[in-house]
Amino acid sequence: MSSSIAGVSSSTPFIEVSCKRTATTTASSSSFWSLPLADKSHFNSLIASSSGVGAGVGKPLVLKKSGGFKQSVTFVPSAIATPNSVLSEEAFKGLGDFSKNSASLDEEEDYESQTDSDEDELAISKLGLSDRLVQSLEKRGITRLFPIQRAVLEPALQGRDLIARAKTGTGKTLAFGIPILKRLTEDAEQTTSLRRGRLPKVLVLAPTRELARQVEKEMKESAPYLNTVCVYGGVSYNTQQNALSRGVDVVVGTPGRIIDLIKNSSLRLGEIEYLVLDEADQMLAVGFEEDVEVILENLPPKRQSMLFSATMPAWVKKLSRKYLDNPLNIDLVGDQDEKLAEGIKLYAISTTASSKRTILSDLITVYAKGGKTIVFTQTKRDADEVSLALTNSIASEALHGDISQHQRERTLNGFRQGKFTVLVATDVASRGLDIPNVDLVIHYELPNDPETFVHRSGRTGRAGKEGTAILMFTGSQRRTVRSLERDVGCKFEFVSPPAIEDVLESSAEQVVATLNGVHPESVEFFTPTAQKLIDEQGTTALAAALAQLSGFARPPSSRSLISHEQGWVTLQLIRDSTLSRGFLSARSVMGFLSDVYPTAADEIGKIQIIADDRVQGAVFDLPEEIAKELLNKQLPPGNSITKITKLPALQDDGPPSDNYGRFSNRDRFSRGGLRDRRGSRAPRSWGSDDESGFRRSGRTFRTENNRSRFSKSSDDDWLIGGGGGGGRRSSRSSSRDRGFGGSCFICGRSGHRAAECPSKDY
Ligand SMILES: Nc1ncnc2c1ncn2[C@@H]1O[C@H](COP(=O)(O)OP(=O)(O)OP(=O)(O)O)[C@@H](O)[C@H]1O
Repeated sequence: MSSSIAGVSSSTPFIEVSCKRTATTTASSSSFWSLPLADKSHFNSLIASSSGVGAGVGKPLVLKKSGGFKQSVTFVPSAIATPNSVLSEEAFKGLGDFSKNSASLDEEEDYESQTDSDEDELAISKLGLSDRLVQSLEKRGITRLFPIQRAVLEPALQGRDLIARAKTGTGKTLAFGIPILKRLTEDAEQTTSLRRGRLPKVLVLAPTRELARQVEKEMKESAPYLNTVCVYGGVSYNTQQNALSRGVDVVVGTPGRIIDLIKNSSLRLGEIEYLVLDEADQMLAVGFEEDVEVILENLPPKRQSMLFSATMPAWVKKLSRKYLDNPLNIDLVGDQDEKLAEGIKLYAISTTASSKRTILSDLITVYAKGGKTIVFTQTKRDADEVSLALTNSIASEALHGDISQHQRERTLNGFRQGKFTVLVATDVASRGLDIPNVDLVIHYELPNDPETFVHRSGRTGRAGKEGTAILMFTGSQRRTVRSLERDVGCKFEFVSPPAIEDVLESSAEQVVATLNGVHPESVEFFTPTAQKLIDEQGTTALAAALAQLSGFARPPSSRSLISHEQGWVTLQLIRDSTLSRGFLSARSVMGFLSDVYPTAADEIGKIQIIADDRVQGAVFDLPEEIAKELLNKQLPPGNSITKITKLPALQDDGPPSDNYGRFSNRDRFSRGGLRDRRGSRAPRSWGSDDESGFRRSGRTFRTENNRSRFSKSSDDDWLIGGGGGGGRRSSRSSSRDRGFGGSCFICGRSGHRAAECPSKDY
């Protein structure tokens, strides 16, 4: 299994280079990485090019630089370092950024040779890959290795078994793809023609159909001259069987269908040389552990195995002990606190069930700015309803397990091609899906666990790009949000729902952006009318056109800043603390309003107290008309009431909970305005919150094709591959039978879902 990269033989030992940098103008940083040590001259030239002093194996090399910049490098041959090295991502950040830091210190020249060698390390064209492999990779824009690819390349080429881990969107597929394709390409070049009926040399197992298809696509596009076949459930066997019988190099598939094909002898694994287990932990989560083991038992013992897994549950550890040979661990996440890929900006926003729908479309308008968005829901039904509700204003499609395989593929293709911009999906789409340029991910409901949060969020900010993820939570879930921050090592920026002015501005910008797409010939048709309008009305005509196109032909109704409900207005009461006794409470606000304008006290919505204890103040919601009346009332001296457009910091609200999405039915409340559960009118305590509820933990058994599947994911199984075709639906308890505690997405009222909404046809 040995192979080589340019100038480096497969038996090349590695040196681990630990580098500590300090500079007067930059913060200290340290990192280490492995470099191939082709021979002594390689080593010497490395030292020489660093133009430093005092180098030697195992000894620190201190590089003195002008301008107070100092660098110390320690060389350790890997043979005397740890046998199962764990590589740090820091190392690879260093490779790319090192020269930039140096440049900022005016030391470009000193570091030129260092930078050149870094570039060589990562340049695809310098790896000794065959020309056609380099060309097809370059055609796809892949010219330099990503860190995980750099880390995996050499040990993989040396034939080592390995277990690897890296953040979302960092290029794990090509981390195993490049070394495998390099070997296969070399083998193919040594034979005159690829034999018909040849057996596969590579088997890649993926937990979901979509992931399998994606991995196959990546492999196929990177080496189109090889034969790659994808096998998964939900579609006919014939095409897959025919493709296998023609002769194949790489098989990518989901375990269920692979087992079926092995059983009917369409797939023979006797010549497999490389096994890849992608998203191994997810195999467990979707109930494929038994199938995976059956497949591994069927493989030739002499093979190279690579396992990619975000987490290492006991089963994955057992698997690697049993089926991998002295694997090398490559962990680019390690103990880093931050588990999310860099470049993902995180926001959290407090909502209520009844205001979620409005807030969602506003968030998409303001934060995605016309780009692609994925909204994650907990249930298939919610995915349908949210998508249906959004369609009124934004082109959107749902993606979940009750949708046929062909439709799912059409939906994903349409989304990839930008035919619609919002995909509303259940959690199964959270793993592995690589859709280019997703600008925004919205967690419409809290994820079931921190891993799901990382994977959902990782659909944006891929391949080094930037992205935004927004978590919507209710007041009672605030503590869970804090736990999430700890578990994932991230920090949310807590934001208020977008102000209506921001929504209008973003809508107008998006409309303006679409104007460039209008065909010039169409423009010609409308020019005389436009000219006439401008002559008669000036800019008003254009503004009216923008308002119409933005969907705001009618002025937007006012919205509460607290609950974001339409038709409500948020007012602020400030009391001069020198003229009053004690602190403001919800009760005292009610009492005050009863004196000033009793109707306002009767109709008041939420009340919240301002957090700043130097201010005696509260904010509260009133229906628009009543708010207008109240603003005209005479107030006792020392008190002021104003309409606000931005919420001040408020005292923490709501009973805290520490549950992720699957438990959130515990904190379900029904919406009641001023009415309590018995229907009587009562002063509403601030912070009580609506909750859509309607979740499930979804632990279900299903039996199919004589195989049992155990799923503990949410109520979805659509992406789970398998041999059972369309018959994979489980006998799980149906969510439809349960009551609905949230509010309708069409009319906003509680007690029924959008599907049963009396106003749905309007
Ligand atoms: N060296 C590279 N240069 C440029 N783009 C790359 C490179 N390697 C991978 N990519 C692209 O980066 C994107 C993310 O890669 P990939 O899907 O393999 O990530 P991943 O780490 O498997 O993510 P996830 O954990 O979410 O499954 C893909 O579109 C891929 O084509």
